Amino acid sequence: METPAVGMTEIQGRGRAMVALRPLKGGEIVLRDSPILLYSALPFHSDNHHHGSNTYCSNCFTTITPQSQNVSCSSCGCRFCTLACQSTASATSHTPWACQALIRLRNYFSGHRQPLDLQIQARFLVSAYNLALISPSKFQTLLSLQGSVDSDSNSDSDSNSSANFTHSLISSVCPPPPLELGFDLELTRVLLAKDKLNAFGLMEPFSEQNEDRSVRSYGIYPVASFFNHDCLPNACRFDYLDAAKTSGSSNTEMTIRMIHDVPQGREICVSYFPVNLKYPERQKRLSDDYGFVCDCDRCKVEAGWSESEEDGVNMVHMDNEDEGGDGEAGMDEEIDEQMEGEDDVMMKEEEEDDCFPHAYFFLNYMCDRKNCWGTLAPLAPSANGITSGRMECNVCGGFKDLDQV
Ligand SMILES: C[S@@+](CC[C@H](N)C(=O)[O-])C[C@H]1O[C@@H](n2cnc3c(N)ncnc32)[C@H](O)[C@@H]1O
Repeated sequence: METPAVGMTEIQGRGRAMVALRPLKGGEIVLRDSPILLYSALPFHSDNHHHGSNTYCSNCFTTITPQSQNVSCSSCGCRFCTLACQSTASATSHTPWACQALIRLRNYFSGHRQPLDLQIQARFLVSAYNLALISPSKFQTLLSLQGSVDSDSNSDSDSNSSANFTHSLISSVCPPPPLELGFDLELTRVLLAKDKLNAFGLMEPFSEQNEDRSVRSYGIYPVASFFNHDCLPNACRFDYLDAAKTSGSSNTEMTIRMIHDVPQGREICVSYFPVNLKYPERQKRLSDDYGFVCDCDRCKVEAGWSESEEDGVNMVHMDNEDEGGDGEAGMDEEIDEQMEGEDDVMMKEEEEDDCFPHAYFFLNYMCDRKNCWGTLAPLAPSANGITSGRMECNVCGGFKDLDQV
């Protein structure tokens, strides 16, 4: 049997991490993971918020099209893509308690306007407490993910006050039935901390016209949650919520795919947000949302940059766009060898040219379609290791041949 591609380990200062258990090829799928819970990112009431006009299945979050079956819950009106999805939901994500909770929260929020993040927190808590009802073992998995509450610290008072608000709302409007682990403010705070560090945003369908694509749902993926962040990642995630459903595969499965080759033992990291963000914004998001200071190779280089240098690096990408992505393919082989080489080789390159890792990454792995900012990864190699030379974007879903990049 083939050695698994990745395994979990502990790395000092980074917690649990995923590392390559053997040399990995660009395009290799190193993980397929199914969510333990999914919840809608849409507000209970829709004015004042930018969201597309799409409707999504309340169970699997695929887009409901005019051709979809017209299936909705007779109590709350939630829509489903098929009768089969509704039937799955009634035993899992849409139990009678979850259905009643959503009705009561919708009534509450239509009379009391509250910010979107509080509405989404309430949706998450309904999903999480519903998970405790239907699958105590998956609920334990949720509790085993990173994220805790520091009871001595007052520094995160915003999180505390929103947890107090959503907990008392659920307690008064839709308390869950008795749970093995109980239902109290401490547990709510812990759950919200897990959600903050581990939820993946699953985006609305891509459109070049839409600069501000919103999240359609959030998902907790138990194994994908062990990937740490790097601002120049060597892997990226793909989701296919709108893919046609086939037997044996689920549209809610997430895959993590290698962007380029890496040697055995190397940590595999994804980026927690689009890679085009500038250094100050990346640092702020990582510190505010994930509680750490990033000192990856890219951040080390960019820490000393002036604003014009930051703008310059974005120009590398714009230049590529102007050229229609042509003309740089000759760099690939030479640089691939460098990327696979030892870290000290990389360091020498960086000393010679601070722009090296960025220029390389932006030219080869960033999608240049308008308003996309997705990451390109090669398609998975065939069983005998042959690569097709095609790259797929994890945001717009577009394809490019390597010699176009
Ligand atoms: C989704 S979890 C990743 C897995 C996590 N390390 C664990 O032990 O479960 C996100 C958390 O991992 C840690 N982390 C992720 N990337 C990191 C990095 N580049 N440096 C340090 N810590 C990181 C942070 O604590 C962050 O809040």
